[in-house]
Amino acid sequence: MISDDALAVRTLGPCRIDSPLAALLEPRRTTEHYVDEDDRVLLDDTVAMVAAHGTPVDKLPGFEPAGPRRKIYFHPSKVRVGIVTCGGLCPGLNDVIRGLVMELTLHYGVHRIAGFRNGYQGFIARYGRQVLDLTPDMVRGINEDGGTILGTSRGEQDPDEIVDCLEQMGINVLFVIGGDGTMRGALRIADTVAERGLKISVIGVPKTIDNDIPYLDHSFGFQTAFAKAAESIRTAHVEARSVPGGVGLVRLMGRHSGFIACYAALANTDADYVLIPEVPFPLDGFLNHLADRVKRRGHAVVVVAEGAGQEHLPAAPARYDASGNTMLRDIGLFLRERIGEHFAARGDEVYLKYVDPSYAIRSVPANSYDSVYCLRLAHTAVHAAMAGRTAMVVGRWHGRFVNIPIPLAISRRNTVDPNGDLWLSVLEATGQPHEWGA
Ligand SMILES: Nc1ncnc2c1ncn2[C@@H]1O[C@H](COP(=O)(O)OP(=O)(O)O)[C@@H](O)[C@H]1O
Ligand SMILES: O=P(O)(O)OC[C@H]1O[C@](O)(COP(=O)(O)O)[C@@H](O)[C@@H]1O
Ligand SMILES: [Mg+2]
Repeated sequence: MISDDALAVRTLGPCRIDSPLAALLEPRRTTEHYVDEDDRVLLDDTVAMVAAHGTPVDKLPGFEPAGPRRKIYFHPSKVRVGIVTCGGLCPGLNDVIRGLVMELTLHYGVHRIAGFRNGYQGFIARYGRQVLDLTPDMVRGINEDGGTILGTSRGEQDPDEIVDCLEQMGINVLFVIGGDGTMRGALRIADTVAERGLKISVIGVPKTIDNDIPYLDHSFGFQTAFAKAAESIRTAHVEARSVPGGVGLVRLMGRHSGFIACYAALANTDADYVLIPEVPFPLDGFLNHLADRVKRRGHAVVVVAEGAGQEHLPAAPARYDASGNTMLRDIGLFLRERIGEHFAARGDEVYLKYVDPSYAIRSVPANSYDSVYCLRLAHTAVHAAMAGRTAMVVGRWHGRFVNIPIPLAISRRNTVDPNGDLWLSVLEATGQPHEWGA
């Protein structure tokens, strides 16, 4: 059960300034397509889940709706904004930067926007990263390119040094675009700001191709990434079905969550097996099933997420990247080896085609759907910041834009539920067993 406290968004203080967007809001009070600022977006959306609370409707847990407020906290002409992108790349980073700059400038009249380079390193003097002045001219057309014009990095930086930099530059609002690690860092920045009694709003726009941040319908860039990954599955399928004993093996990103593998596999239903971290599989059971299938049908396609089946790899000391993320061993190469050996031991013919699109799925520009989503998240983030919200991320939950406290957004990881409907769809589309034989 999530408490009201956990859902409450922190604010810097009362909103006393008329918003330049106030006139747009009046007709929206009464339509079902807009959630008024005094309303809440319910956390739960089934009758059974709501009934389980056993509380009156107005006591049900809900998120603060996102969107412009009639009164805002910051005076636009006095505000100085910072923007930073951190962690691994993701389609749509440039769309978000562009959306933030355009909304701040054109709708709120904020003209001082600093782009910090290479993630949290951008705040630390010894790295010597130049700060960019972001203007509408600067961000024109950047959404047509993948990556981020600000650059990114992994590796922890001292929140005190970051806040020193924000203070020295007179930054009042910091937009942080990144994944779970980035949001942990953003929370430490917001906490340091509060300890020093400063009034700096820290607003996150959650980024992850892995779709592993909870309380979001899905993260931006995810759709572009899995669409790109689906092309690799199509490639593997065409190759595999063209030769006798063809096995297409596709390894996809997805460190702890198998969403990319599941959605890419469902996009064209060419996959016969989807292996994800959330659903363990016995190696021999899988290999036998695969060999039987290839014998029976002539070919097969296997999609494996990078975090799947790690327990089958030979034991080795754990390795971590600069941000402390576990560096996984390559399940794709391992399976390629083992499939070859297994078929050979059975005396079965096999032509294995290995496809690893790797970074190609995340370095591409956002597709149109993600571009729209990024733009709307950026608008939402600007509204929250101008209203003095802090230590929160923006997201879309059950189709509604909401403000989510960072502690909640990093409280757990979003994973594919082996008992949920997504995995059921994968089982239906692939025909792979839901329980493997020995
Ligand atoms: N627990 C943490 N506290 C503070 N900063 C963190 C923490 N975890 C990660 N970070 C910082 O956030 C940035 C991005 O984190 P990383 O895990 O690499 O990517 P992502 O944000 O995509 O998950 C890095 O600079 C990293 O050091
Ligand atoms: O090689 P890198 O840049 O460390 O990134 C690899 C990782 O980045 C991801 O694409 C996304 O991870 P983050 O969201 O933490 O950046 C993972 O699927 C993958 O394991
Ligand atoms: Mg991460």
